[in-house]
Amino acid sequence: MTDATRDFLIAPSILSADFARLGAEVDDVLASGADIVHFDVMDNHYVPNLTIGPMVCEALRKHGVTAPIDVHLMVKPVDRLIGDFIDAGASIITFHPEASDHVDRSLQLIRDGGCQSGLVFNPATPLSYLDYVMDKVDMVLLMSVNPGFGGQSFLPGTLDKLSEARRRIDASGRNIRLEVDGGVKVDNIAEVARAGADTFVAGSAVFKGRNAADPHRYDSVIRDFRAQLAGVR
Ligand SMILES: O=C(CO)[C@H](O)[C@H](O)COP(=O)(O)O
Ligand SMILES: [Co+2]
Repeated sequence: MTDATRDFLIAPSILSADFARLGAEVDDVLASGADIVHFDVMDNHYVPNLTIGPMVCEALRKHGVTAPIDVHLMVKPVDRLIGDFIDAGASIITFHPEASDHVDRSLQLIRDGGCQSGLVFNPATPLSYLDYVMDKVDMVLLMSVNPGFGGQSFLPGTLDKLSEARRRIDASGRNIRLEVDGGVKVDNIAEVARAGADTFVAGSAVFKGRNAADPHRYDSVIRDFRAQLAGVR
């Protein structure tokens, strides 16, 4: 495995940000050391919650956000929204394979639009969905909670599944990111990294971790994440 594939990325989920001042929140979290912006899209159909769509992604780009935007689609069907998010400035688009009638086609749509593509696995979704599309994914995202809400507890069974996903990625010889989403905290991120993850979504842990001295900064929690990860390299 090359060093580049194991560079650790911190991806705050804006699900836990203050939506009334979203542009400023994204600026603040990036200025505090975050690498990418995790953008949770929920449709009250595939998951029992309703969040934000392509207009908000476009608004963040117009606001001046240049960091990668990692769009996590929790919607069914997926294909029409893929086009909308490509136009809105998404960088990475991931979707749940159960929500697409034609997984290969959905992945191709994302790639054709110039974005990086990925599949998301719920806790009970088998990794076998990867079997015939490994060459069409840039990211594998393992949910460590059932999707739909922030602030849930990390499901420990995810650790073995991460190791299995890491084996599959390494065997493919491709540069595919392994992202984990749900309940990632300072006290478990090292263990999650040791299991094979290289990209860490954290919503409540980041946005509830404002610096005590400056409520517009998140440096302290992001530094704590990196300190934990430094011990894993
Ligand atoms: O996709 C998600 C929920 O479906 C969110 O990205 C995730 O829950 C992040 O929030 P937290 O870190 O608070 O668990
Ligand atoms: Co997410």
